[in-house]
Amino acid sequence: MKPTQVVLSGFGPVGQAFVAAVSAHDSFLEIAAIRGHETEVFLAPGSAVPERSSWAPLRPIEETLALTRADVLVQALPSSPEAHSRVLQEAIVALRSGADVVTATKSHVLSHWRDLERAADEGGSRIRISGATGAALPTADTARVALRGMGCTAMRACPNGTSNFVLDELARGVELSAAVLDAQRRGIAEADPSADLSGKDAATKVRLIAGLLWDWDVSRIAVETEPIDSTTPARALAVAARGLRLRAVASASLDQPMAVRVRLEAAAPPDPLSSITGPEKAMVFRCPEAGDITVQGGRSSPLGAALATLKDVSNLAGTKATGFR
Ligand SMILES: NC(=O)C1=CN([C@@H]2O[C@H](COP(=O)(O)OP(=O)(O)OC[C@H]3O[C@@H](n4cnc5c(N)ncnc54)[C@H](OP(=O)(O)O)[C@@H]3O)[C@@H](O)[C@H]2O)C=CC1
Ligand SMILES: N[C@@H](CC=O)C(=O)O
Repeated sequence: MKPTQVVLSGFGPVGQAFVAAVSAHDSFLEIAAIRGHETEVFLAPGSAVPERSSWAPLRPIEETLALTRADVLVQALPSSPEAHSRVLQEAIVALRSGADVVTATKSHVLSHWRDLERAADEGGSRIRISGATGAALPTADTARVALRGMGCTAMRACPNGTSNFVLDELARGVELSAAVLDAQRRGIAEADPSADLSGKDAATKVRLIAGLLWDWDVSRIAVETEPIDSTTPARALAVAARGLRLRAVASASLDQPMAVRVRLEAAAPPDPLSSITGPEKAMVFRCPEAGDITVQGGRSSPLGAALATLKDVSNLAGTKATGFR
């Protein structure tokens, strides 16, 4: 069988970790081209990534996909407004042309959920978003595959590693700015941590999971968030003094369709959200008939996102897809 040809768009920490993970774990994939902000490079099978100075100017995505005969476009571009139109356009073109899209970038999936779905229908292609929905925490696969037919009616989650880490640090008496800097230093928080702290990133992940689970139009979901701000340190200490943990809990329920809320809550055992520590994450799916199902753990980091992305690409490629695999 011919190796799966991958075009990687975005060569920051996640893109670079993806390239390293492919060479360490999966000889069945070939990264045929890498696209940066304004330049790109084509790679011969098995060759190392050349110096940036030797990369050529970026071609239109149609040409890069055609020249490489790409099976999959992997997106690891910024989730920022500046990159948004490129991220969206590249995904739509790839999907319409029949290439699958695996994305760690969140912005276009949030803004154009149904348009991406239509483009995939037109091209007979697929979209996978594990890297965008909690990195190494396998929430997307759980929602898309494992919970099918389980009658899940609601979810509660702490899917943002930064807020979990920062709230634990505040509960130990660390200052807010120091806790955020530490989260950035560890690669958990984004360079601009505002979405991590405002609750927006947690809401984003729950919106995407609600789209997979209940077919909600992700782009139209209403969001209400409570931020971690200067009033939070005193609250984290007071909650800790009662033996509880302050958590930024994102939730959605079929009882309140098309709405996602993020609230700071004091979590107590046996709530699984009370036992996660540091940058760990968790999502609890309420399944009245099957019993609640919790996924927990998984690192928020460029490597975690890269491994989740590689997992999606490998599953699409159907490597070793015989017998029980
Ligand atoms: N870091 C993490 O733990 C996680 C990150 N993510 C998501 O993964 C994605 C990639 O993140 P990360 O690896 O940190 O990389 P960045 O978001 O920093 O993106 C870097 C890449 O994007 C290119 N780039 C920068 N600005 C623009 C622009 N305005 N338009 C087009 N391209 C641009 C850069 O080009 P050049 O190479 O030429 O400089 C580089 O290749 C993000 O969307 C992030 O939200 C998801 C889960 C976890
Ligand atoms: N900053 C995010 C990482 C990517 O989604 C987090 O803290 O979980």
